[in-house]
Amino acid sequence: MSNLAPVAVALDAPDLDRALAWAKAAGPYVSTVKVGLEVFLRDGADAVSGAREASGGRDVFLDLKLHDIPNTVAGAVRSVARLAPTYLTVHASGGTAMIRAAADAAPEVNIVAVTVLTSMAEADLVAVGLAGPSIEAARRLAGLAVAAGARAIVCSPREVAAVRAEVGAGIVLITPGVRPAGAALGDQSRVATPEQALADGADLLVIGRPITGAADVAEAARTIAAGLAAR
Ligand SMILES: O=c1ccn([C@@H]2O[C@H](COP(=O)(O)O)[C@@H](O)[C@H]2O)c(=O)[nH]1
Repeated sequence: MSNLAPVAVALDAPDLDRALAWAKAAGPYVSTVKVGLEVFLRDGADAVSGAREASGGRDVFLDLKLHDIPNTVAGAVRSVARLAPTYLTVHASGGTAMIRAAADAAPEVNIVAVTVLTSMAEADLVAVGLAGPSIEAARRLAGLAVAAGARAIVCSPREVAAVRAEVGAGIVLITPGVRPAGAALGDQSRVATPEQALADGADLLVIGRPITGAADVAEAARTIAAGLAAR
């Protein structure tokens, strides 16, 4: 059995060398490395292959949050499927046909539907006209996404128990917005600690700046992993 923590370290770095150094430092402790928009839009396929190699062969989570008409999203999924990510994100609010198109375009890739961004507070949902509260919106979008073929869901750790009740077992629940006690929130709003997120049913925790912003990235990853193992 793997002793790697169920953590995807978010490699949101200003250059590829930094992203790969973080992947190398955190790789011994985490199951997954996450390549997001900042790195992928600049470094493309090199970022995916480099993060995989530097981390010691960890799963790659390609967080592109695709959101377009179904035909365009299907094409985008086919374009990146050759990079063999374990997870690839789309926005659940793109709707049933878009998620279905993504899932059909590359059945070997786990399509992950992002429900309500963890940076959004309740007032932000009202402002964009998304019927809330966030916990209800996340439940609704998760149910729709799974029915359309998503195999995993991104939601706030505060909503993960409700989302689990909606989608049942067998769907991977991934929670960004994870902050060790006392860590800076930055732009995140709906957060919980790593331990609480797992206790509430998360399968994979996305953690970026609390690890990559540390003076010693390896030590930060090791400390979080040890805290989770000790639960
Ligand atoms: O709702 C979402 C969806 C994705 N993210 C991504 O997760 C990481 C979080 O990084 P931190 O530094 O730990 O805040 C980042 O790459 C986001 O793009 C999210 O935060 N919320």
